[in-house]
Formats: sequence, structure tokens, C-alpha cells
Amino acid sequence: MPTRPGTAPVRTHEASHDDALTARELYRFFRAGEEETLALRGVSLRVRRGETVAVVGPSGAGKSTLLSCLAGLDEPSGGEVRVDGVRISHRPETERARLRAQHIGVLLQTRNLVAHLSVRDNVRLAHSAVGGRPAVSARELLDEVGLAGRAHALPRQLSGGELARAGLAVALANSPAVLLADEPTGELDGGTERLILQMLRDRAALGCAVLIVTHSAEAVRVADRVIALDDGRAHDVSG
Ligand SMILES: Nc1ncnc2c1ncn2[C@@H]1O[C@H](COP(=O)(O)OP(=O)(O)OP(=O)(O)O)[C@@H](O)[C@H]1O
Repeated sequence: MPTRPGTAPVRTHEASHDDALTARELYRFFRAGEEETLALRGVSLRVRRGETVAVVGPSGAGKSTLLSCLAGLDEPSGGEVRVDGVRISHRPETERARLRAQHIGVLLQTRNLVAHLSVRDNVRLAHSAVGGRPAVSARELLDEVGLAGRAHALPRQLSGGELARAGLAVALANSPAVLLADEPTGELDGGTERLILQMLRDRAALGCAVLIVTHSAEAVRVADRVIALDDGRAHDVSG
């Protein structure tokens, strides 16, 4: 069972079969001209099935870099990421994309929607990336996020809250073992924020490992555990 903030035991970074997501000693080094940045400095973390973890930290702490490395969108310079026991890091981009399509849902700040496709076709596109018969139909997913009535709308015709819900439907299209969300409630009003967070919690209750990069106090409140990133280093601040 997930633990509540304040009761989390001190964790080691040895993987257990309950872990859907593990990162071990992640480093990410950037060089832009003369400028060199070490955005991640040995970050290790685990997220168990059914657990919701919030990642917080000041601007520039490395949160988005971490999420990109966990999702296989970016390659860490060192260390390893495993999803459902399968290593996703240090593989060619096409293999990372295939593993991501199979195991991970990603909800990004810029929204993971194709502008010229309807909400329903965006979900179907995500289905096609997985291949085979989807475990959950587009209609069921749109029902789940309360957008059944907006299935034919284009992203630009949606409100901010509807966009967030459509992005979530796309992120959930592959019934992911791990759901990674970057500021999923950033521009939303309080009511819509609580709705989105509840949907993420519902997914965790079904066994998904949920990691949310956030500045939101509400997201921190509902998380089982909080990891603080500071200058590329991670600290579990739940206990
Ligand atoms: N592609 C890149 N090239 C060079 N430096 C980068 C790149 N991406 C990130 N960085 C640097 O890495 C550090 C961490 O950036 P990152 O975007 O991960 O921080 P963040 O915690 O997500 O910040 P914010 O809360 O403002 O989004 C910053 O110093 C940033 O300038």
C-alpha cells in the first residue's frame, strides 16, 4: 500500500518487484558553446505500483530533465532507468520510443496533442503507437476523463481544463505501468486541478506508478511521497 507523507520509511535504492520505475545514479550533462551544466548529479529514485510521487524544486533544479530521462525522451549521460524491470536508458531512440509506447504515459506541459486531429483521433493515434487491440477503447478513455461529449473537437476548440483532460486520455491510451506528468495542473483553476489530481490518483489506485513534477501545493498534499530536487540532487522529504 502507498504510504502517506510523514510516514514514509527511509528508502534504499535497491529495486524490488513492487517498483514500476527505478532510476539509479542519473547524471545529465549539457554543453552549449562554452557553457557547461550538470543538470542531474546522481539522482536515484523508485516509484512503486500504486504510488503517487511528487517531484518539487526551484526553477533550474533539473525537474524537466529528470522527467525526460525517466520517459526515455532524453538519454542520461550516466546511470540507468528501468520501467517495469526493463532498461529504457542507453538504447537507440527508436527502441526507447517503442518501450515508452508500451509502458509509459507522458503528460507534458506543452500538452501531448496533435493540433489538427480531433480529441478522439489523438487517442487513436496513441493507440496505434502501441499496436494490437487496445485494452481500453478511445470512447472508454474519453468517458473516464469526462470528455465523451467533446470527442470530435480539435484541441484549439477546448478550454484549458478540457485540454488537460484530453492530454491525460492520450497519456493513458496505452494503459501505462508508469505515468509521468510535468506540471499537469500548471494553468488550471482550483476545481479543475483537483479533478486532474483525482484522476491521477485513480490511476495509481489501479496499480499505476505516478510521478508528478509540480509546483502545486495541492499536488504535494495528495502525493504519497515527495522528492525534492535541488541543483540536480534528489532528497526524499516525506519522512
Ligand atoms: N538542452 C539543454 N541544453 C543546455 N542546458 C540545459 C538544457 N536543458 C536544461 N538545461 C539546463 O539544465 C538545468 C536544469 O533544467 P531543467 O529544465 O531540468 O530545470 P527545471 O527544474 O525543470 O526548471 P523549471 O522549474 O524552470 O522548469 C538548467 O540549468 C537548464 O538551463
